[in-house]
Amino acid sequence: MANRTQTIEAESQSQDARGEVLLSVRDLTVAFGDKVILEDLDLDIRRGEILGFVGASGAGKSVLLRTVLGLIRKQSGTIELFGVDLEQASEEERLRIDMRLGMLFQHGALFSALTVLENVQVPMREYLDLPKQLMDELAMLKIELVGLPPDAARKFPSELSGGMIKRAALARALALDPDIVFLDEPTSGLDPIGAAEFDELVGKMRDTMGLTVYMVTHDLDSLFSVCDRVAVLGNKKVLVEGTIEDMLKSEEPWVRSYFRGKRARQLDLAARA
Ligand SMILES: Nc1ncnc2c1ncn2[C@@H]1O[C@H](COP(=O)(O)OP(=O)(O)OP(=O)(O)O)[C@@H](O)[C@H]1O
Repeated sequence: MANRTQTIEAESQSQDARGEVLLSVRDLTVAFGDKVILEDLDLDIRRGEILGFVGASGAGKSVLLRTVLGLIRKQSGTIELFGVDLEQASEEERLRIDMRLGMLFQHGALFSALTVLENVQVPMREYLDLPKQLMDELAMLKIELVGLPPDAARKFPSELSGGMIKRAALARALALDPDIVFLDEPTSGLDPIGAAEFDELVGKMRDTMGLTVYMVTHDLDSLFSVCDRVAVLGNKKVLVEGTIEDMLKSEEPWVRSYFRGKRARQLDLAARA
């Protein structure tokens, strides 16, 4: 009976945890000179969800991502990560927050002069002071976690396929066991099978590790197969957000043509089959 009660409590706690807002953006405005890119933008990400972020080319998806990561200065508004307003955070708080974020940049962006193992260890060297053997063991665990064979650890990026580079970059993003990973077009450049396998891997990490994922993507397959929620950027703000079903019902013109074009209809039919 005690076990049953504990299970119920654990379940309800995990449901609460799943609803917790990890990233909250309010009234965000970003401009370069007099060119306003984002204006009064609001966005939330909750623990354990995969949020797909889409929008026309040049709409500002990368600018938003880089602003959230503190790489671009905002004009106004607030960005809270794990309940801490980044503007108010002390240096120490900021460091602790940074350690809870993982990032996979567009095109993988591994260091070409470093092996996969050394690439995965870059965040560990930056933030932690660990003995070499422990770092090697931890990096090997991450390499295994993303489905790379152990011998990939000693290889250089130039010796890997596109899909393996993405996995290695994901292993590096996961090096410090982050709460949120930010993926910028993770499946671009992959063939459909490689892209589907990558999506499956990310979905598995959400399900097994409770990973929260912010994924900028143009890939309709990813949006249909793995994203729990979709946010659409347009007119300098989040135009529409919701499930893929909500996107399919939306009458907003860009959303309509993106999600109800011929390719999207085929994917929708396949998903329902
Ligand atoms: N450092 C910068 N200085 C000036 N303008 C910039 C800078 N970075 C981005 N921009 C401008 O901001 C706008 C949004 O760019 P961004 O790269 O965020 O678009 P995006 O939605 O990610 O596009 P894509 O889907 O093509 O990657 C563009 O007009 C771009 O020229």
